[in-house]
Amino acid sequence: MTEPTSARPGARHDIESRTAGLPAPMVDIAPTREEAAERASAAIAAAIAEGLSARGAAHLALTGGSGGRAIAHALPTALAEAGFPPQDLRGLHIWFGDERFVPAGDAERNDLFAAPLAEAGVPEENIHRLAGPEAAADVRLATEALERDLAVAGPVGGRFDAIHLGMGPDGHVCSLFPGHPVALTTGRDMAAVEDSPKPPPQRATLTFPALHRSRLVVLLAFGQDKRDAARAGLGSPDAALAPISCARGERTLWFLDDAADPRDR
Ligand SMILES: O=C1O[C@H](COP(=O)(O)O)[C@@H](O)[C@H](O)[C@H]1O
Repeated sequence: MTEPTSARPGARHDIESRTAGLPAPMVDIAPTREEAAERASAAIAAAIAEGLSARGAAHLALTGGSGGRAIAHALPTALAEAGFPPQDLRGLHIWFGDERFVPAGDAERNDLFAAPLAEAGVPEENIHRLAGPEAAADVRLATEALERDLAVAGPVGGRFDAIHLGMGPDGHVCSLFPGHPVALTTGRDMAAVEDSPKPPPQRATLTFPALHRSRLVVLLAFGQDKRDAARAGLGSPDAALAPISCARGERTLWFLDDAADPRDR
């Protein structure tokens, strides 16, 4: 059993300086949320195509919330438009940037958003799900099991082809919440959250080191209530106050609708 997570001294500085060494997000503002989701899906589909052709497999992490729902609808179309017949999607692996520790099939689970990809041809065994309370004794053990799966079946070198992110109005990404010690986890790619400020309280999340290694990070966010968080996300990296500001990969693309545009007007 691992000890409760508390931030290692210097972890915040390490996360922030690593972030500062990565390119800043490129921001694309679309007139509508549907258009933003289509553009984000096209970028994810291109990253999957690159992974499949260059490495024979592609690893995508999905998100939950409004962005996760929008991508679930738009991505199968983007993959079809990119010319993938269903058999080509046998090399696509689906992970989750965060997941809620609730029973399989619960409406709160983020993995429900993988269903359209399974229908499009991704094999069920390639969908890497967090065990729920009906199958794992607690969220820590469930997270550790999924972390082992990630180490064995995940991308080489821990480099996802694409991680799709949403963003809360408080600036959280995955289940990395402002002011929460789990957000400052280093030295591992996943961490358990036992007291999330947003329900449900128990979750598993990717960590900043996993995000930083990703070949592509794609953020999709909509609505006026995301505008302040978007502004903070484009400021100096601050892992404690604005986790979104440290959510960068080798390349980071933001797709916002007009209402979430943080620029002064
Ligand atoms: O709790 C979560 O929230 C964020 C953002 O959700 P939204 O509904 O405000 O768009 C989401 O990205 C994350 O995966 C989820 O678990």
